[in-house]
Amino acid sequence: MSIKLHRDYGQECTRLDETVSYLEYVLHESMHNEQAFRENIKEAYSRINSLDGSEGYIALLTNVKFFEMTQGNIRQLQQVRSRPYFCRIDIQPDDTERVQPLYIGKASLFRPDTQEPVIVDWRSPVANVYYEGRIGKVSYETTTGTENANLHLKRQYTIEGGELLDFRDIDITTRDELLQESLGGSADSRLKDIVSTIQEEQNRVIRAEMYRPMIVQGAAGSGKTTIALHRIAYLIYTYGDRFNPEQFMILAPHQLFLKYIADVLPELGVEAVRQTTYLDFVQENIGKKLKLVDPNQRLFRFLQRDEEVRLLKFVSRYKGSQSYKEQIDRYLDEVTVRMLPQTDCKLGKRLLCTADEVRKFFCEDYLRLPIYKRVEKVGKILRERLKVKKKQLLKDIADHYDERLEQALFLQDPVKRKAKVIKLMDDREALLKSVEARSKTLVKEYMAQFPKLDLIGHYKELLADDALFDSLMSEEERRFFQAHSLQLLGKKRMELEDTAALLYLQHKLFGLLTEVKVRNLVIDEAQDYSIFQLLALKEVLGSEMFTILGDLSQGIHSYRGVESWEAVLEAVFPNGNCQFLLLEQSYRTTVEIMNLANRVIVHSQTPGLVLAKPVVRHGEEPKRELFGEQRALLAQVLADTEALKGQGMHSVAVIGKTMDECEQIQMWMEQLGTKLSVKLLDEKEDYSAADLVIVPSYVVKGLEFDAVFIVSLEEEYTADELDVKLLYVAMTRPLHRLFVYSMEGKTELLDLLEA
Ligand SMILES: Nc1ncnc2c1ncn2[C@@H]1O[C@H](COP(=O)(O)OP(=O)(O)OP(=O)(O)O)[C@@H](O)[C@H]1O
Repeated sequence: MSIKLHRDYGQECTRLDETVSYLEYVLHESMHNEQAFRENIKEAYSRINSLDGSEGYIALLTNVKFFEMTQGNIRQLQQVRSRPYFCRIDIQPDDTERVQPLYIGKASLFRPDTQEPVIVDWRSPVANVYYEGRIGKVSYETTTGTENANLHLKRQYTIEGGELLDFRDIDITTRDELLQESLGGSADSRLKDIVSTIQEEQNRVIRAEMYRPMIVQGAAGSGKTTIALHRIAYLIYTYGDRFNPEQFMILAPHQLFLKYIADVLPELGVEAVRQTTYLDFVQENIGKKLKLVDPNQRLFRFLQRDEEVRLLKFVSRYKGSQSYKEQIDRYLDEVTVRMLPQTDCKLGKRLLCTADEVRKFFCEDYLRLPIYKRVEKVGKILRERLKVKKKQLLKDIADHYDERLEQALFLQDPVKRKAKVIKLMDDREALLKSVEARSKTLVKEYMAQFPKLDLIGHYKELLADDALFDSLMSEEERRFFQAHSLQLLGKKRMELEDTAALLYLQHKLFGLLTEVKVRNLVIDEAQDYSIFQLLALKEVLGSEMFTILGDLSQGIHSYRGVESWEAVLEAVFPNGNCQFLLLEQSYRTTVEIMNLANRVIVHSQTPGLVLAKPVVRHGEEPKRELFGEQRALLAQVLADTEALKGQGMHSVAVIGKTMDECEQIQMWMEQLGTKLSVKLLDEKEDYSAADLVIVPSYVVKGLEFDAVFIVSLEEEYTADELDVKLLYVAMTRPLHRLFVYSMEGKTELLDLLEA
């Protein structure tokens, strides 16, 4: 039935028209106000210049604040003007007869005259009913308690360019057409928001209580990244009176990924939230003293099975462990003890501070400060005390000599008297001078007994301390661990595995280099984090407000990352208040592609593996083909890509196992010639500008494309654990089409699927 025949069509069109024109009116007014605030700022600025001091300054600040707020409102209204809302709920609170239709969108809009909501923000408490409520009795939480109501209608709209194209009523039995429509669309080079189709299990993650930490194990394509961003938007909206956006941070694996997600938060009306990588966060806070060993090169070294690889893997795992943190704590205790002086600090015979008092400063009063900040504190206290003591001492000396001079004046013999007076005056002068001179060096000399090393010096000292590690590993392992780590430091290099220790040491010894305001942390792709990385973050942020999202099946760095979520719960959140949620439903890809990917991942050793369940969306079977010549394989990829582009597939990727393989693919494409723009991606790139991207398997996690070619020229995916995971990650990237093109003889893992 055409929607135009629906009995509510006319009414819905009128409501939309009214909303759009009211929105345009508010937008127009806001622009007018923006201009007025701009003028006021200019005016206030000139008043500051004309020396009308504080009044002008206050006016300037107030106007800047209003100007920024208005700009924010304008941006939000502009974003929603073509699609002001996406659904409606008709709700009747238990204590009234009135059924109120509420239109839910990505911004909120009120009529101040009638106090009627024109658009209700998707993050507001009542909007929860849209995501979770069934027609009939519902309840939702507000700041004042639980509200009970009757839900009469849930209606979804398709609106484009301010025009109503379609609407449908939904309840539990209706298939969610809007979701199907949204999933059937094409992948952009940027992640998008999903406010209109957030699913119930996802909504629970987004709206989970802020103060409790949360771990989410989510299958590939279950929406973890998307949810992470929506959760931040929700928290900022809900707790905006207590927290500002600078107190939120999202950690993602690399720059390419950050560019991929960059637009979502602004689209959701959220700005100023820090989006960074763990490495950048660490380097910003310890300085860029050391160069990073490329973790991806290491990854492929680990495919070999020699004794060195066993030891390297051991080192990686150990450096991410809680045990390593505990040994560092022991080392820090030793450093503290070494700092404690054995002698008192005295100016002459006068005591400035006893050794015991310094011990108390160190081990009690200023215990919460980093060790070197405690040293600074002691220095400051001594300097302050010295000032007072010196003044007193100088006065006592002066008084003492004045008295003796007075007595000398009574001597009968003028010659003796003169000699005595001169001697006393000289003595006084000399003593005063020596007190002055001693005061200049006293604190400096006393403080010199505190050992001083820089961060790297301490790290080297720690690593060289056999006694710390003796009982925890075999002698062979300890020797390798120490030699390997110290050798790297000697070349001014570190591994990613060292960053937790360095961040932690910096925090405990010196304090971080920047003031970290972040209290609320969202970590995406968290399966690649070690326990120690998480513990270090918890320590430096001084907060447990963590949302940790990851998928163990995609743990390609499992030699250094999370082994099991239970281990994280136990080590990082031992007080048992951390929530654990599972997202099994996968939204990205078709049933056919997901089924094939699931047949791959069952060959992994992932603990407690939970297979992804695809939403019911069918597509073509993944295409497998073997080739005798590399040239023919890539000619086929190019021909298929052109055909796919013709079918409206915007983003197409060729995934090679390693960077070498990708470079070879690129070389062949250049030789073959194509009118498509082709781009080879590494972790720092941005892929928005190319028709076809070539990307290594270990970089591709988190991203998605309309169609994906998994190509094996020289590098095959074997049945090894790492390869299983790399292939699984690659296979779960496409939305619609998957092609697996291999050279003959390069199909070990895929052959297993046939068996
Ligand atoms: N509720 C939803 N409505 C519409 N689209 C959704 C929904 N949930 C997820 N998606 C889509 O599914 C795709 C996968 O989402 P996302 O990348 O956030 O998943 P992920 O769990 O982080 O995946 P992976 O671990 O495989 O990288 C995206 O295109 C996202 O827009």
